[in-house]
Amino acid sequence: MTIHIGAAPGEIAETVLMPGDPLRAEWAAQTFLDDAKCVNRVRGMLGYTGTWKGNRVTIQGSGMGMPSLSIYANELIRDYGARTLIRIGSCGAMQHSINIRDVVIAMTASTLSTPSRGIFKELNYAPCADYALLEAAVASARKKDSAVHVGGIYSADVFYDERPDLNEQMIRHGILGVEMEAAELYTVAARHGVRALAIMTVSDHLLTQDALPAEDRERSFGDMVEIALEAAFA
Ligand SMILES: O=P(O)(O)O[C@H]1O[C@H](CO)[C@@H](O)[C@H]1O
Ligand SMILES: O=c1cc[nH]c(=O)[nH]1
Repeated sequence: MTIHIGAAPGEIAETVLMPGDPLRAEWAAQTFLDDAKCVNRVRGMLGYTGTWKGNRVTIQGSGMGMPSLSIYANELIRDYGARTLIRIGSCGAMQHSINIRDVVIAMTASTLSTPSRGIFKELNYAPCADYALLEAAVASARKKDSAVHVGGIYSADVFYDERPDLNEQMIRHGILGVEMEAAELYTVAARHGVRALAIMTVSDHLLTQDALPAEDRERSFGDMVEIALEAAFA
């Protein structure tokens, strides 16, 4: 047990999928894993461990925002020995070429700051994906019906944005979408020498204002989960 994860030693797999939403963790575990067992309920941040095609997998909610994700990523890696962490999230699209329900795979994640910012001081560290995971995820995504986009994303600290000028600069510089966790996931994973990737399904569009309801964000992002599982065990 850790402060935030109630799983016993050995109950967390080396491969962990991390949605922000704990109910998406429950849905994905029940839909894609065999013999899924709930291994964490602390703070309602549900985590499940089961198998996918014979491979052990944990699906653990990260909560919203980088401070929350950072707690779970640190404890999963340092206390439970997780070696591959794949975010299965939602994001807002920032380009007209991207549509609702498309899949975005983050090669890099730009930020204003992350919980790791203090380490780097004046340095602007560039959080990036594990290349082998990225390559495997792209290969998997190309075989599916969902359109896939690969490139830079923006990991924001706020959902309700009081600085629209920042979004304008992100859009102008080709950033595909905005979410709130990937940059810290990539940074913590790099620090501990483990693999990380962030895959997001587009839930809303900053340019058209289209948006999916909460239930769809919880339960309808199956292609993304399959892409994550196939990439983890490629
Ligand atoms: O759907 P999840 O994975 O939580 O991801 C996105 O949704 C939340 C905001 O609504 C943030 O966590 C953001 O990153
Ligand atoms: O963080 C997020 C997630 C989805 N859509 C947004 O605009 N921001």
